[in-house]
Amino acid sequence: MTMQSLMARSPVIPVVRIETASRAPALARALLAGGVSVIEVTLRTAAALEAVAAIARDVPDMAVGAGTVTAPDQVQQAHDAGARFLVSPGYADAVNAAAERAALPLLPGVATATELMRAQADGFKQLKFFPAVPSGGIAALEAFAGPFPALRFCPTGGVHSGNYLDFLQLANVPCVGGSWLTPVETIESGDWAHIEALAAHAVTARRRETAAGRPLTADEGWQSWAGEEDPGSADEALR
Ligand SMILES: O=C(O)C(=O)C[C@H](O)[C@H](O)COP(=O)(O)O
Repeated sequence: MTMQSLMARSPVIPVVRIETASRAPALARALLAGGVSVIEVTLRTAAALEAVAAIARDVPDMAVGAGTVTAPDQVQQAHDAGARFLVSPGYADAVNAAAERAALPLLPGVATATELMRAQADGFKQLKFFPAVPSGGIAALEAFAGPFPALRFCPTGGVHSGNYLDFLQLANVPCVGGSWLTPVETIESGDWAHIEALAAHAVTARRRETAAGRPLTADEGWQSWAGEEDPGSADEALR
C-alpha cells in the first residue's frame, strides 16, 4: 500500500489517542461502519502499540498506522505490531531511514518551505502539514502550491468539523487528519454509535460537496444526513 492510496481511502484520517487497547477493535469497526477505513493510532499512550496490534489482527479491513513516530526504534515496534503506515509530526532523517528499512510508507511532518525542499529532494510527495492551523492553515497551503506543485498534504493540527471541508477544497490536499472523530471520552465510554455518526457525517458531507462541485455552507453540509439517518442537531452529534 502506498501513502498515496492510503490518503485516497478517506477524506479524514482519524488521529487517535487511546488509553485502553481492548477498545481498539470496536473503535475501528465503528469508523469502518461510518465509511472511514484508515486510522492513525498515536504512540502517545502505553496502550498504543497493543491497540495497533489488536486492530491489525481483528479488523483487517481497517488500514491501521502508527502516529507520533519521533524516533527510529518506534518504527520497528510499529512494524512488529502490524502497522501498515507511519506518521511523524516532523522531519527526521533517522526516522525516514528506519521507515525505508522497514518498507513502511511514511507520512513525515513539515511546516516550512525549507522542510518541503528537503522532503521533496528526498523523494517524498505526500507530507503531513503540521501543526496545520498554527503554521498558516489554508493560506500557507495555497502559497506552497506555487513553488511545490507536485507535493500533496494531509493538514493536521487544528483541523475540525468546522474547517475540514475548506482544507479539502485545495488541490494539494487529498485528505486531512484530526482527532475530532474519536474523542478520548467517547472511546472510554464505548459510545461506538456516536463515533460511527461522526465518521459518517464527515465522509458524507465531503461526498456531497464533491458532487455539488462547490463549497457547501455549514447548514448544507449538515443536511448531507437528510434521508439517511436522523442525527439530531449538529451540536448534539458533534458534542
Ligand atoms: O501526535 C501527533 O503526531 C500529532 O499529529 C498530533 C495531532 O496532530 C493531534 O493530536 C491532532 O490534532 P487535533 O486534531 O488538533 O487534535
